Amino acid sequence: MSVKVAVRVRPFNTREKDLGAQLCIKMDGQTTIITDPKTGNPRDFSFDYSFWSHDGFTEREDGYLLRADDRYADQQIVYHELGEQVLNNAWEGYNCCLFAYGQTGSGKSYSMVGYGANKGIIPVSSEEIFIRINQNPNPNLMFEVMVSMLEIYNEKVQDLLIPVNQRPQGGLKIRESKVTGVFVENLSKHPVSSYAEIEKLMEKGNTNRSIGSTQMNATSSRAHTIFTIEFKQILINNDTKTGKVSVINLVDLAGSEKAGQTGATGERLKEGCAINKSLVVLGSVIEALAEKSSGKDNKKGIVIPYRDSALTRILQNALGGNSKTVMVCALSPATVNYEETLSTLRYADRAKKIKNHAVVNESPEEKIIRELTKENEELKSLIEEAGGIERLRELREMLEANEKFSTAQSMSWQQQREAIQEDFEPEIDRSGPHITNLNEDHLLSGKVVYNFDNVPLVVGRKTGNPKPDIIIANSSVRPRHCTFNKDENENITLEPIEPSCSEFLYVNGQKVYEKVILKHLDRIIIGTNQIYLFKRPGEDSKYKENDIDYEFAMEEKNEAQQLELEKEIPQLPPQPPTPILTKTASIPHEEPKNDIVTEPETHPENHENSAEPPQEPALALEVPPEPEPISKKRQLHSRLAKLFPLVNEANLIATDLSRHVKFNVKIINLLPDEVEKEEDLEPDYWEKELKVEVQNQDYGLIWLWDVEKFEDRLCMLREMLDEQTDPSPEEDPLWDPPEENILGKGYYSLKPLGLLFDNPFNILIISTSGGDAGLLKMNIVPTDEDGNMLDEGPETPEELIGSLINFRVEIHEAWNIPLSHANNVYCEYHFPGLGIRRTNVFPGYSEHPNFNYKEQFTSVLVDDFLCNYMQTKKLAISVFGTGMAMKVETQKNQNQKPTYESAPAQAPCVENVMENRIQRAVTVGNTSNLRQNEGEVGLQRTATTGSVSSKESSKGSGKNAKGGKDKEKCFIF
Ligand SMILES: Nc1ncnc2c1ncn2[C@@H]1O[C@H](COP(=O)(O)OP(=O)(O)OP(=O)(O)O)[C@@H](O)[C@H]1O
Repeated sequence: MSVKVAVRVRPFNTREKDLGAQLCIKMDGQTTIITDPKTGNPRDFSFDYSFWSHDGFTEREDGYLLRADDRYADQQIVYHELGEQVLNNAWEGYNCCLFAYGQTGSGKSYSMVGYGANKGIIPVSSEEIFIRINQNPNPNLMFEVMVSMLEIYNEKVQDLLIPVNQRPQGGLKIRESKVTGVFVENLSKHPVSSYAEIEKLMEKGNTNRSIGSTQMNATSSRAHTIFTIEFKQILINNDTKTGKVSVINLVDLAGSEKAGQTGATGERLKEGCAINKSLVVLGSVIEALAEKSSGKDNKKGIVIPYRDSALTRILQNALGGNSKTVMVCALSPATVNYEETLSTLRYADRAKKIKNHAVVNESPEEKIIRELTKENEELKSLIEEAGGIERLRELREMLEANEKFSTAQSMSWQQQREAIQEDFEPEIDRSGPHITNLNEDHLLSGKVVYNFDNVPLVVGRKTGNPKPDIIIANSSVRPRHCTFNKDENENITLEPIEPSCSEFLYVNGQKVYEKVILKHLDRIIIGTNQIYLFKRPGEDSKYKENDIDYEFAMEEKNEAQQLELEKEIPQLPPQPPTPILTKTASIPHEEPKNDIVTEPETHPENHENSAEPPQEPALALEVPPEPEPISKKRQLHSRLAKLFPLVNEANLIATDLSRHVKFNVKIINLLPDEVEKEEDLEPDYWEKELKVEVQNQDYGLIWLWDVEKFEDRLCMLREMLDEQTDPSPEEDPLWDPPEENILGKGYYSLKPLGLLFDNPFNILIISTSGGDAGLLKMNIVPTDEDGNMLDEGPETPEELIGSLINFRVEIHEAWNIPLSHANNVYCEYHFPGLGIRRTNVFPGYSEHPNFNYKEQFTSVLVDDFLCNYMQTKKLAISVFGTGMAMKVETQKNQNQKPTYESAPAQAPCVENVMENRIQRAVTVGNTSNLRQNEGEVGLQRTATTGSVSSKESSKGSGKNAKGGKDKEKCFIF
C-alpha cells in the first residue's frame, strides 16, 4: 500500500496579518492549488486528504477552534481521518508511522501535538488507546503500552525522557541486528497504564528538550522528535500466549526550510548545517523510493540511502518497509512563503508514490528472544575468529547491545515498570516573580522557570568562575554575563556584569547598559537567542501574555536595533545631489561612523566610451531620478539589524576557538545588467546586497560570503564550540575551496554599432563595491557576410530597421584584474536575441588574462527593439574569476604561512599592484577610466608574497572554476 499523504493549511498568523499577507493556497476536494504570486500561474496537486484550516472557524470559550463552515477541518476532523486510522492499524498489529513535514511555523506541532484545547493527533490517539483498552470486554486479552521519546539533533540521538545532564556526549548509538532490525541502544522505554502517564512523560520530554536547547548554541527548531508507542496485545489461551505488537512512530520533523534542496551532496552538505542533513537525506530516500515504486528501477536496482542519516536509519521501516505510514504536510497560506510551500507540496507529491509492505506482527516475543539468543551465539563465535581490533570492537559492542535488548525484551511489562523510577522534577513555585523561557518552538515555551527565592542569580556559561547559577551554553553569552537581583523595594533587577555583555543583553528590545528594574511581561534576551519572559503575578501590563512569543520578542529587538542603527550609520543610500550632472565628479559622502558597515566609498567618474558623442549640456540639469523607495532602505536596515549580532557572535566564537579570522558586514552593489542613463552607473542607485566579509588575519586575505552561507557557517561554528572537537577540513566551516565570483561588470556602448562603426575601447570593469576591477579591451566590428570590416554606415540607426547586419564581437584582454581572484578568468555577455555568450577561460592566475575571443554574428535582424537598444543601452560584460587557492599541509600547521600553488609570477604586495596599475594605466592611454580606489575584493589586503605557477595552478583550477571539489587546494584560516 502507498504512503498516505495529507496536506493542511493554517490560518494567517498575526505577523502575516499585520503585513497584509495574501493567500496563495486553494483547496477543492482532494486537490490543493497553489498560485505563484509573481506570475499568477496556478499548480494543482492531488493528495489523499486536503485539510482546509485557514478560515471558516469560530473560537469556543475554552479556545477550541470550531468549524463554522463545511470546509473547515478542525482538530477533531483531522484526528478522525488520520489518527483513528493509525489506531485501527495498530489494533490489527501493523506498525504505523505518522510524519509531520513543513517549514518552521507552518503548523506541524499544531497537528501533531496541538495547543491548549486544540489537542493534536498524539494526545488524542494516546487517550483513545486507553479508552479502547478500558472498553475491552475480553478478560483473556491483555494490553501493554510502552512509550519512548527521542530527539535527533545534528545527527545525534538523545533520549528525551532522561535528565539532560545524563545525556551521553556523542548521543545514543543506532544499532542494527538481523533479528530486531534497527534500534536505538539504551533508549529508555516507559511502561504506562493511563493517558495521564503518557501526558506527564510528554511534558517531561518537552521540558528536557527545552532545557537541552539552553545547553546548546544552535536552535531547537532544527531537531526532529520521535514519540514512539509500543502497543502489545496478548491473548492468553489456557497456557499459551499469542498476540500482536505494533510500533507507532509519531514524528514531528524539524522545519523544512532549505531542505527542498534535496539531493545536495558533498560540498553542499558541508554548508548543510542549517539545511539539516537528516531532512536532506529523508528527501533523497523519498525520491529513491518514489522512483522505485514507479517502476523506474533499472536492473541494477536503486539504492535507498537509509544509512546516510540518523532519521532515515531509525525510520527505515516507516519508509518503504513494514509500516502503514501517513505524512501530514503543513502549509503556510501566505504568498511570502510561496517558494517553501511549493517545495513542501512537491515533497508531499513524491512521498505519495512510496509503496510500503506492512505485515501483521504476530506473537513475535518468544520467537525474537529465541532468534536473538541464536544471533548472539553467532556473534560470540565471530568474536573468537575476528581479526583486527576495529572489527572486534564492533562485534563486541553489537553483542552487548543485543544482550541488553534481549534482557529488556524478556522482562515483563510489570517488571519493567518496577525497574524504572520515574523521576519528575518538582514543580517550581510560580506564585511570586519569576522568569520563564520563550522558545521558537511554541511547545517548548514556558518549560524552563527560575524564581527569585535565592538572589542574586548569575547567568553565564559553565566556564564561569565562580560558576553561574543559570547556565546558558550560548557563544554570545560571557562566562559571567548578567545578574538578577532584588532591590530594597523587592523589585527584581537585571544588570550586565561587564560592559561587553550589554551587546548581548536586551530588555524589551533595548540593550541593557546598567541596572534595570523588571516589570511584568518584560522580554529579556540573553545572548543571541535565549529569551525569557519576566512575570510578576498580580502586576498589570499593557501587554497580554498570549500575544508575546519568541517571534514577538525577536522582532521587537530587531526593530529597536534597526532604529539605533539608523541613528549611527549614514543614510543608505545617500540622497543624490540636485541637480545631478551627467558627467559628474564623485559625490562626496561621509565615512561610515560604524567601522563595520563598509559603504562604497567612490563613484564611477566616467564610464563614457571615447566614441560617444559629447553629452548635450541640456542633460546636465536633468531632474534626478526618484531616490530609492524608503521601504527598500528600511528593508536593508532591518536585515542589517539582524545580521550585526550574528556577525558579532561569529567573531566571539572565532576568538573562543582561537581562529584568526574576523567577520564584517559589507554592503555591496548588484551591478545592473542594463545601463541606459549615466545615473544607472551611480552606485547610489544600484540595488544593494548584504555580504559578510571574512578576513583572515594572518595573511590579510578576504572572502565575501553570501548571508545564507554565513548563517550556515555560523551554525557550524556554534556546533564546533558545543562539541569542542577539531573538525576535519571537510567539516571545518572556515576551510574553503576557491570559489568563482563575479569580479565586476563593464559596459560597452552600442551606439557606434547602430551606425555600423567599430569602436575599439578599453572599458572599465566596475567591481561590486563600486570601485574598479581592471580594464577590458574590446571591440564590436560591423562586417560584411565574409567578416570584412565595413567602410561606411547609415546616417541614422533607424535606417537599419528591417535589415540584416553582421558584426564580430572581440574581447581581447583584461588588465589589473584583482590578483586574489584572478584565477581562471572569463567574460560573459548577453546580446539581445543572441543568448548568453562566453569567452574561453584564461587558465591559471593572471592579472592580465588574454581571451583572444572573436565571435562572428551574421544576419542579425535589426528590428525596432534592437535599434532602440543600441541607441539607449550599453552591453554589460561580466567578468568572473576564481579566488586564491592555497595548500595547507595539516590543520595543526595552520599557524605556518601557507604555500601557494606555484606560479611564475610574483604574487605582488599591494604597493606593487597600485604602482603597476598607474604605470599601465598611462600606457593604456585612457587614464580617465582608471579609478584608484578600494574597488576589488580583497586586493589591497593581499599583502602576501609567494610564487604561483600558472601551469601548475591551471591543472587543478579547471575543477575549482566550477565550484571546487579540489580539497587539496583550499585555504584554512
Ligand atoms: N490549523 C491551525 N489552526 C490554527 N492555528 C494554527 C494551525 N496550525 C498552526 N497554527 C498556529 O500557527 C503557529 C505555528 O504552528 P506550529 O507551532 O504548529 O508550527 P510548526 O510547524 O510546528 O513550527 P516549528 O517547526 O517551529 O515547531 C502556532 O501558533 C499555531 O497555534
